Amino acid sequence: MSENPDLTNERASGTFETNAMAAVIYGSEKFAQRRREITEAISKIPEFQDSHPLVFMSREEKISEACRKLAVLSNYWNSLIDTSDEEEALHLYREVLGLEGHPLALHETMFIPSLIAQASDEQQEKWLGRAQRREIIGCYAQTEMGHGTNLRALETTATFDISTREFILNSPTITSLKWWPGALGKSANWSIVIANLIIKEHNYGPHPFMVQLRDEKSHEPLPGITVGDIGPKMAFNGADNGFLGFKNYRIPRENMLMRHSKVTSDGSYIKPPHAKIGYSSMVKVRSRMAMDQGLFLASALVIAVRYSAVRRQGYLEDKSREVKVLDYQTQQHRLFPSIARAYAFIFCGFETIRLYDQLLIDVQNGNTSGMADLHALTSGLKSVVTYQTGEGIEQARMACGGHGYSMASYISEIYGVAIGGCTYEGENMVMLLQLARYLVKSIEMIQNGKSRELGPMVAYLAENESEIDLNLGPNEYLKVFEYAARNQTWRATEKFQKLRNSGMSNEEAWNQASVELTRASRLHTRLYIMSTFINHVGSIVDQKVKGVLIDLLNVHVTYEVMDIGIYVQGLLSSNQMDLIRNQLYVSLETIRPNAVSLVDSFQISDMQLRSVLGRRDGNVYENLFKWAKSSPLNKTDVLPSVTQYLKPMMEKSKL
Ligand SMILES: CCCCC/C=C\C/C=C\C/C=C\C/C=C\C/C=C\CCCCC(=O)SCCNC(=O)CCNC(=O)[C@H](O)C(C)(C)COP(=O)(O)OP(=O)(O)OC[C@H]1O[C@@H](n2cnc3c(N)ncnc32)[C@H](O)[C@@H]1OP(=O)(O)O
Ligand SMILES: Cc1cc2nc3c(=O)[nH]c(=O)nc-3n(C[C@H](O)[C@H](O)[C@H](O)COP(=O)(O)OP(=O)(O)OC[C@H]3O[C@@H](n4cnc5c(N)ncnc54)[C@H](O)[C@@H]3O)c2cc1C
Repeated sequence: MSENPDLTNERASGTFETNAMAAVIYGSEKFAQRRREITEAISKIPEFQDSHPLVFMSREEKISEACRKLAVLSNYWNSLIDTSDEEEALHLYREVLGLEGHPLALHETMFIPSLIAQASDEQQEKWLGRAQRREIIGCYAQTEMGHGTNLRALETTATFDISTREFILNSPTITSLKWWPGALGKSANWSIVIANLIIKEHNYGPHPFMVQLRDEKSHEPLPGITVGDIGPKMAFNGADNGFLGFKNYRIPRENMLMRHSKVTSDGSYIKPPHAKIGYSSMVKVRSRMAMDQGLFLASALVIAVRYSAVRRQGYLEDKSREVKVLDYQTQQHRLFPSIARAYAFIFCGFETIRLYDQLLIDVQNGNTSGMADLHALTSGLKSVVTYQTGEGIEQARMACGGHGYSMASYISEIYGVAIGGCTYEGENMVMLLQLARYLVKSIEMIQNGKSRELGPMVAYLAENESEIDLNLGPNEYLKVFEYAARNQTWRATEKFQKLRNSGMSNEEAWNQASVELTRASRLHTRLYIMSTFINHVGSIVDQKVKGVLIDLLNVHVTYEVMDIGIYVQGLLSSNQMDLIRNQLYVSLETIRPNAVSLVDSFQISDMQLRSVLGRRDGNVYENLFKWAKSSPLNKTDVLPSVTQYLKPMMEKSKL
């Protein structure tokens, strides 16, 4: 069937090449091209297609379908991608497995990265190759039923037995059961387990251990191990998140990951170069989350924008034909700022991935000085992008009206997966408060006359801007944001200090200032996102692409400043706010002809999108009917439930 003419016209009105934009989104022409080649190659392999729509499958069927595809994937892995390239691998996974989770997700995202960052050279020699060849499947078991956030309260113990040179793992209480780890339930046969290291009755706190869970031949749990699936979740139902308990389960001393902390055979403990070095796998995932969440948001927007260009409802001036709902200002206001955010998140993602890779090298060379900065940055970024992505996806769903609520749109699945990110890798409020610690310390440095020692990301806290030139360009908007973040950070810090100075304990003062502190963290992070977006656009060479991205940047800066209006009341007059509001409306109109091309540029395939509404060809209605007809409920005209219950009820009522 040919393309819906409404989408053809939209594509014709675009002022730039989508391939050129994809090269900017994905960091290089080479990688954008590789993505297309991988997608093309996969589309020719019938075994990679869903056996039937995932949304009609039970959880067991979803997991089985994911495993089937993983097995097929293992036959093609080396021929489809450069296996040393993480981004190619992730693209392949996204295309084939989609976003509902699968039994190798944690193996790739945390198990292997933990071995790389935490295992000694000898340990890597022993396990890394096996893991990379997928001879073993691993997971990352840290969270327990009773504690996820407060790692220092984890209860699982690894007690060193000097006589046998082994660690004895135990789960002393019901709340100490590991709870949540992806792939633990049924698939993984090994795990990185985070347990309290105990030597001669001294608790050295949580450390990582490499633990075999299941027999490599029979896949049965090993004696001393209780393991299983935790049941269905809001999303991620293609993954078997699990529980795990230990009863006097022994592992050799060499199974504690000893790149940084060490236990010698006589039971001596050697400290790591930085107390939080064991948290690096979490920082790794957090540093990827801006990119991953940007792509979740992008997926929902591809669906909503394409659908809005084929959905016609109501009239504007021309009463002879209903308008595309994308022409309504309210629809544009709902969707276009999110397009800008998706671009901004992806640009930030590239930056934090690069920073993590650099930090990994530095730490391997003994330099841990960058850890605090990256921890603070990724803690804030993870929290802001997951929250705003959730908001943006939900708006995209509503923008699709009734059909958005159907699983045919697939938006609810994207939403469920994306907002998991508000919780995993550190609950958002908790992570905002981690960044707040860093911001408060920065203010204290200024108060102590050490402004010159501030890092570049917080130097603005020491500046003093009270007037803004309203010939507003992106850099002036940045100044407005700096003003808001600086004011809020000072206010929150001063509140905390005042409470503390009044005699309150440090902890209680912190608690009572914490809402204000999280607000400071959000503003600081949004400032970082905006400045990364501005810098990125500044570096683009292709003039057509740059022009459109400047238009998109204008949507971003005006929308963001309107959104934080309450924090800039002391800086901007109501006239100035009106001016900005009008600039936002103008920028929505400016971006309108490029809306479809901007979302097409994400180059997310139909196979990955799984959305009837978001199809590239725009043939929504005929496929919606086809999709509904494929519902298992439509296999027969009369359901047994009707014959068994409703018919007798109706007959009885007739009497
Ligand atoms: C084939 C190739 C494929 C390749 C694929 C590779 C990679 C892909 C990667 C990612 C893909 C991403 C997404 C994919 C999509 C879906 C994935 C599906 C599921 C996701 C899995 C989720 C897994 C998990 O959730 S694992 C569990 C995570 N748990 C947490 O995050 C717990 C949160 N809690 C904490 O982190 C800590 O408890 C804490 C809140 C930080 C507090 O710690 P504590 O020790 O109590 O410290 P305290 O608050 O007292 O602070 C003291 C001091 O330390 C500083 N600090 C803390 N942490 C760090 C750190 N990490 N680094 C540096 N410094 C740190 C803190 O700031 C304090 O400093 P100061 O005293 O103020 O100066
Ligand atoms: C989809 C998914 C996949 C996961 N995968 C894994 C995995 O593979 N491996 C693994 O180990 N874990 C995994 N987890 C667990 C996850 O990391 C934790 O659930 C997460 O870190 C939050 O911890 P919690 O559940 O203890 O939340 P809680 O800390 O109990 O949060 C409850 C509430 O308390 C608040 N709160 C807690 N502490 C503070 C504080 N100090 N200050 C202010 N407020 C506070 C929080 O903000 C929140 O509102 C996964 C979770 C999900 C949802």
